[in-house]
Amino acid sequence: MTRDDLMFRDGLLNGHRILVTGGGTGLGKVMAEAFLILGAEVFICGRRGNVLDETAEELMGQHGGKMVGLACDIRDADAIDDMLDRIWNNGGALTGLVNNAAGNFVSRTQDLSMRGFDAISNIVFRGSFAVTLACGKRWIDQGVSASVLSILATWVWNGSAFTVPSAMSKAGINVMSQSLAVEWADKGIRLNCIAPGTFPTEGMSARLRPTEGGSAFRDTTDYPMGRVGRMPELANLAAFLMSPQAEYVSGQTIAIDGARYLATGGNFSSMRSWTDEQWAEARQSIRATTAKDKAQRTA
Ligand SMILES: CCCCCCCCCCC/C=C/C(=O)SCCNC(=O)CCNC(=O)[C@H](O)C(C)(C)COP(=O)(O)OP(=O)(O)OC[C@H]1O[C@@H](n2cnc3c(N)ncnc32)[C@H](O)[C@@H]1OP(=O)(O)O
Ligand SMILES: NC(=O)C1=CN([C@@H]2O[C@H](COP(=O)(O)OP(=O)(O)OC[C@H]3O[C@@H](n4cnc5c(N)ncnc54)[C@H](OP(=O)(O)O)[C@@H]3O)[C@@H](O)[C@H]2O)C=CC1
Repeated sequence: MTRDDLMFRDGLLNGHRILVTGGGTGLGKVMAEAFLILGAEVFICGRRGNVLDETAEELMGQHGGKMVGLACDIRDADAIDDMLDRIWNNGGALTGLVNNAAGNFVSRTQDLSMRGFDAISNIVFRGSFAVTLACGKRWIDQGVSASVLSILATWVWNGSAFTVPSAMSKAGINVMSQSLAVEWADKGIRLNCIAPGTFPTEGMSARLRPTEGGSAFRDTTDYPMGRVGRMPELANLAAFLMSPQAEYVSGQTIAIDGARYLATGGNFSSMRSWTDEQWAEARQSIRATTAKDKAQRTA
């Protein structure tokens, strides 16, 4: 991304300190980059320390500023507290949190074990709540105003066959955001959400279109705008919602999907025609991706 991709003035986020969970890759990386360009001090967390370090180095090399990678598994409440202690003790309070980290894979629901359900819900539902709660307690104790942005999916409105644990978890975070927007409004804490449509990333394609490799999302005939999302489009919306100029916006979930979910449902219902063999192949491919990523985890 370049400076020209962003619609905002220089220094929009000067003085802000923002944590992006899952900020080492994909959408999290692009939002972290936008916040850095706009002057924020940015913290990114994930379980693969090497991925975080590479991202922070790459983006500071391109844009200057300060980005810090912190290895942390958001399924672990103690690890979250340790991470927040490190942030708070080195420069003060966060002023923003982006709940972006997620796990997901396509599966027929009858093929899931409870461990499979937990693998996703413990990241998306429990993990996002845990980080929000840990930050919220500190902000309220210290009288700090802050903004929380959660990255959902359009299926919070219409569900999604074959990604049921993700759909349930994202819907839960949607309701968390609406609820806390009211409960914490007088504390100066805002909560909003973005529901992106398709923004192709390695992490998503490998788990949601596992058998198509690089060709996933090349066919955009059923996309109303004839294309998928562009990363800077998401980054601009995130920067707007995180900026102090959006102070009166709270409790909202904004779709950015080129009107696709209104046209097609924006989910995986077309996989109803998959055969047992296709599901077996998908599962094998997803497991291989997870194994490769697991080998790099340091948290
Ligand atoms: C048709 C066109 C439609 C286009 C629509 C486009 C719209 C796009 C909208 C997208 C919205 C959301 C996207 C995303 O969230 S993308 C994010 C993807 N990124 C990641 O997932 C990164 C992190 N992922 C992971 O950490 C792992 O993938 C995982 C989530 C699996 C967690 O890893 P963990 O190490 O905890 O998991 P284990 O390997 O130990 O497994 C735990 C149990 O889960 C079971 N499992 C694993 N894979 C499968 C599978 N494919 N099917 C069924 N079950 C699975 C595994 O067997 C374990 O259970 P058991 O011990 O009981 O066997
Ligand atoms: N790409 C798309 O089209 C869409 C994406 N989304 C949402 O956007 C967000 C980003 O997805 P995307 O960029 O595509 O996928 P990625 O796989 O690139 O991003 C997921 C990130 O979350 C991190 N993460 C996963 N589990 C944990 C954990 N337990 N603790 C800390 N970090 C964790 C991963 O790092 P690590 O494995 O190192 O921990 C990774 O950096 C997700 O919330 C996703 O649901 C929503 C709609 C569409």
